[in-house]
Order: sequence, then structure tokens, then C-alpha cells
Amino acid sequence: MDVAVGSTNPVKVDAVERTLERFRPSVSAVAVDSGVPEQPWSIEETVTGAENRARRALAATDADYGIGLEGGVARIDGVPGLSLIMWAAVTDGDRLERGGGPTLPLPDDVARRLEDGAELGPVMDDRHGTDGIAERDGAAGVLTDGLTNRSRALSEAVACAVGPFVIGDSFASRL
Ligand SMILES: O=P(O)(O)OP(=O)(O)OP(=O)(O)OC[C@H]1O[C@@H](n2cnc3c(O)ncnc32)[C@H](O)[C@@H]1O
Ligand SMILES: [Mg+2]
Repeated sequence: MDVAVGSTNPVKVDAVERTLERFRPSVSAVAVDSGVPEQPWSIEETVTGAENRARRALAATDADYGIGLEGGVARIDGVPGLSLIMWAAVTDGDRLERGGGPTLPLPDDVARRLEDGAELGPVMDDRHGTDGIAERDGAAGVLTDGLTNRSRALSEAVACAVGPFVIGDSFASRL
């Protein structure tokens, strides 16, 4: 089974590899445009970014499935403050399914900097004296003191988006 991931960020590729390990997939990383702002600011923008990445990754390759992962921030009804969210989309070129990952509360000082137009990755690097934390443990790792990390958090979104394919017949037939 060939899977194309619409990003070259190693944590996204790792999230797909670890989730689909059972199927021994060949996973390729494809640089695609998400079609949404670099820092999505709503669930809708984040889901759209994941969808675009999934479709564009599949279109750029001859893989069986395209997978898109997008991180974003959003104000969610009933949840105080600003939340970090992550969504995945999976397509076989016909059907497209979506799944969400964990939601984390962002500290107020981080939220204020994002409101001023900054991107989460650089803000986290500046705040913690790191370089490229978004390609390693991520905010999910830093803000939970390692109880989870970005790859693991993203892998939950991948599992949820792939689920509808895995429980159907089409997925098994491509193994
Ligand atoms: O190369 P791509 O695939 O774009 O990888 P990315 O790290 O930029 O990931 P996204 O575009 O999906 O994320 C949108 C923004 O949110 C940041 N971000 C999302 N989740 C993060 C996390 O866990 N830790 C740090 N930054 C994060 C990210 O660095 C971007 O600035
Ligand atoms: Mg990005």
C-alpha cells in the first residue's frame, strides 16, 4: 500500500507511519500547498487545509491514499481561551474522510502573540529557547511536559480519519 503525506514535516510523516504500521505501508512525503493561511484560525480552515493536503498529495503521486494533516488554533464554544487543534483527512481519490486529534489549551501569553499575527511554531521556539520544535515534540509535548507529543497527537487524528476506510473492504484489497 502506497501512502502520500501532504507535508515534509517529519512529525507528520512519523504520525502516519506509526498509525498504519500494521499495514506496512510505503509512505512518501510530498510538499504541497495547504491552500489556507500558514496559521489556520478556525476548525473550518484547519479541516480545509487537511483536505487540500490529502487531495494534492494524492494528485502529485500514484499512491493509493493521500493523507493531509493540519494544525490550527480555534476558539471553541464552551472551552475558555484559545485551543490548539489538529485535523487529518484521508482520500483514495474518490472518498474523503476526516478525523480530529487532541485539543490543547494554549497559555494566554501564547494566545496574545498569535492574535498579534504570529505563528505557533516560532512562538513556541521563542518561548522555550528551542529551534524547530514544531518538527519534534511540538507544542503538544512542551505544554504537557512530555505526557504526549506532536507526532503521537497527530497519529490519533490519522487513525480517526483512516477508520472509515479500514473497516470497509477497499482498504484490505489494496494490501
Ligand atoms: O510543513 P508543514 O506541514 O506546514 O508543517 P507545520 O509544522 O507548519 O504544520 P501546520 O502548517 O499544520 O501548522 C500550522 C502552524 O501551527 C504550528 N503548529 C501546529 N502544531 C504545532 C505544535 O504541536 N507545535 C508547534 N507548532 C505547531 C506550525 O508550526 C505552524 O506554524
Ligand atoms: Mg505549515
